[in-house]
Amino acid sequence: MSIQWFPGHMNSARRKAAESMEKVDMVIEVVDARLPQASCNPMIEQLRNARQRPCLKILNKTDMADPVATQAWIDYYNSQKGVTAVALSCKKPSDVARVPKLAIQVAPHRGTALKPLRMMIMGIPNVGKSTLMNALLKKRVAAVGDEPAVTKTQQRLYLGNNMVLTDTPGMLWPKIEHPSDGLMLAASHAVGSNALIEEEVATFLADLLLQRYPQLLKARYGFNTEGMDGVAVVEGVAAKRGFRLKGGEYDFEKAAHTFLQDYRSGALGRISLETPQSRAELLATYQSTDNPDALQAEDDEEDDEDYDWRDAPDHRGR
Ligand SMILES: Nc1nc2c(ncn2[C@@H]2O[C@H](COP(=O)(O)OP(=O)(O)OP(=O)(O)O)[C@@H](O)[C@H]2O)c(=O)[nH]1
Repeated sequence: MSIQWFPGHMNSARRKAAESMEKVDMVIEVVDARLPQASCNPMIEQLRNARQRPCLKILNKTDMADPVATQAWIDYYNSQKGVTAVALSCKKPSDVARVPKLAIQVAPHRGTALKPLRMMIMGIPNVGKSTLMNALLKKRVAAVGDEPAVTKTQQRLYLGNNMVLTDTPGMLWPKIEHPSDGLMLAASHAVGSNALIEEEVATFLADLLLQRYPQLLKARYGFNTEGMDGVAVVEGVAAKRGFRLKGGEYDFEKAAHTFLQDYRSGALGRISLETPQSRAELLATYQSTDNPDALQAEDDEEDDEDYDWRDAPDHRGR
């Protein structure tokens, strides 16, 4: 199953962002520290590069990410031209207080009364743009919520110290190139989901955690993960929580939802879904034409019926 996820209002968001890019000096790109590259919108980089705008890349929600992986990502991004990367938790005022100084370092020729520093906050839905904006302005100007695409319009706000900020709605891009990116984004709640998808996403997440963080699964649910696969982990959650259907079999749907909630809330611990190394390995898999797995993934993508996120009944009833 491939993921179609480009709602109509994203087209107008892209157009507005392209227009605004002309009038700003730099971009503050917010990504999710747990999946920095999967949560990077390639369209933002294209728009930024077309206008040669430097970028302060904020790896947000660092409080929920694996610190070792986060440091590797910071080093990775800081080696890129025009990019300054920092890991923050936008929920922590002392972290956000660092942002204006960092922004001036990125565009040192601006920030005077005559030439105010014009910044644009960009990022995919639910990465914490509004949280950052509210914290920078020390008041609530943008709606915050753990739901993708809460912000629908652009806002321009004066930050003081000759700084102006434009907030943009979360922007997705038309096609996710790698299926695993779609699953990581769904796991972290950058896109909405329904029960059917949640089961697939939870199984994917469980497989990934088995490989990278089996000790955290054991600590949370108390079972030995040896010999388990992703399905067995979700079933294990159902068994532990007593989630059973009328006939007595495991309620996989409910367990999948609980498992994802545990990950999203941080209850499972500090987890990064990717590292620069795992990303390089993923790209190598897709680039290698002799790799039967990569070819199989492409075939699956072509054969499978598209699943349209816009039709997804939200499990939270919204
Ligand atoms: N743990 C943690 N949660 C955060 C952090 N920053 C934001 N959040 C949470 O992430 C969720 C999304 O935050 P928003 O600020 O609404 O995200 P957004 O990018 O503006 O979302 P859209 O409006 O959909 O584009 C909310 O539940 C926030 O409380 C952080 O640093 N750490």
